[in-house]
Amino acid sequence: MVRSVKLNSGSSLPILGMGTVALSESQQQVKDALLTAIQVGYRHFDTAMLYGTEGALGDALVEAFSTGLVKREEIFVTTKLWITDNHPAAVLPALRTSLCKLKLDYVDLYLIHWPIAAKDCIMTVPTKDQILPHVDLKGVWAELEHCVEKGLIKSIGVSNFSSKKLESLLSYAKIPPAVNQVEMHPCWQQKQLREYCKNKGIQITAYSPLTSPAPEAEVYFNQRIAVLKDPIILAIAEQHAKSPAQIALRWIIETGCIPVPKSFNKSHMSENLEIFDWELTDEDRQKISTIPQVRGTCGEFMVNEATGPYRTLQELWDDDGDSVAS
Ligand SMILES: NC(=O)C1=CN([C@@H]2O[C@H](COP(=O)(O)OP(=O)(O)OC[C@H]3O[C@@H](n4cnc5c(N)ncnc54)[C@H](OP(=O)(O)O)[C@@H]3O)[C@@H](O)[C@H]2O)C=CC1
Ligand SMILES: O=C[C@H](O)[C@@H](O)[C@@H](O)[C@H](O)C(=O)O
Repeated sequence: MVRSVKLNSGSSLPILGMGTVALSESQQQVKDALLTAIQVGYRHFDTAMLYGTEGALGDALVEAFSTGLVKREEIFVTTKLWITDNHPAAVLPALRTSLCKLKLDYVDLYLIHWPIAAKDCIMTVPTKDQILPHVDLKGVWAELEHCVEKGLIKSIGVSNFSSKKLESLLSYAKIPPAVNQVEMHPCWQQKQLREYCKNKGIQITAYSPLTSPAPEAEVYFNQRIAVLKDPIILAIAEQHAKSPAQIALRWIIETGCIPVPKSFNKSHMSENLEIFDWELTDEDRQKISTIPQVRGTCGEFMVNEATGPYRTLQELWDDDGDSVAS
């Protein structure tokens, strides 16, 4: 059983989750894989309207509940408000659509996917002309708080937010964000943001924890970054007789962050779960701290040089991180 941490909302979040970005798998394959994930022990699932996997996750959950494999209260489901719905009036309808696909009465965690609003890019990243110059995060957050009061969401949070954007959110939030989901792995360690979130009681969940190695992921992830091929990670893996994926995931857990690796392959799923009964050494951690830092999700899709709201990558990320984006 994967241990959980208590969020500032009072909910318990298992410290390893399952990602659900499906780059080549059919809905049936996703459903079957997610059912297998529940069977091998996953209890925390990360989806989003953008991924098109809420329906398959819902189907897997219906089957898992009806066969008695797990109960609703044993499962933690995260989904995300896409940028086309990042307006106060669109929050409740978007949440209801996600709940309908998930076949759930409530989600455990609902995240603002990106700190931008856009039009016409329902299931894709935006083109420059689709990015709207303003985003009403204050109004959106108030709507999310109403959805918590209505019992439709247990915890609310954000994704791809810098410490500066979190600081602004905290200035008006009645319910503070429980989670900030960001890219995080040994090649992009997020030291500054981790420190900030720890001080504010915000849990970081780590996306693309294996640096998204599938070639099809090149549409959103810089394929020159490869934690599974990093010489320092490979050497540590050999010393511990573990896989490079296990070293990367173990390192994330030891920082207090929660990785959500995606795998629809049963042996990878099990391998990724076997990270709880051994530790890295101080020497391993020191070596990992020397790995060159490069962002994989650059965020260039979310920047509009002419209109904003972020005219540069620096305005999007506010200089959080350990190196320049590449
Ligand atoms: N909030 C946001 O903006 C974002 C959130 N996310 C979330 O984070 C999740 C994880 O990130 P993602 O980008 O999918 O990439 P990951 O870093 O999780 O990598 C997934 C890839 O790694 C492979 N893999 C998994 N386990 C192993 C292993 N033990 N050994 C070798 N290969 C392995 C998988 O293949 P296989 O299936 O064959 O095992 C898959 O191709 C997403 O699915 C999504 O839920 C991701 C990006 C952005
Ligand atoms: O930078 C843009 C990326 O494509 C982005 O839209 C995705 O990485 C998305 O956030 C996700 O959750 O998978």
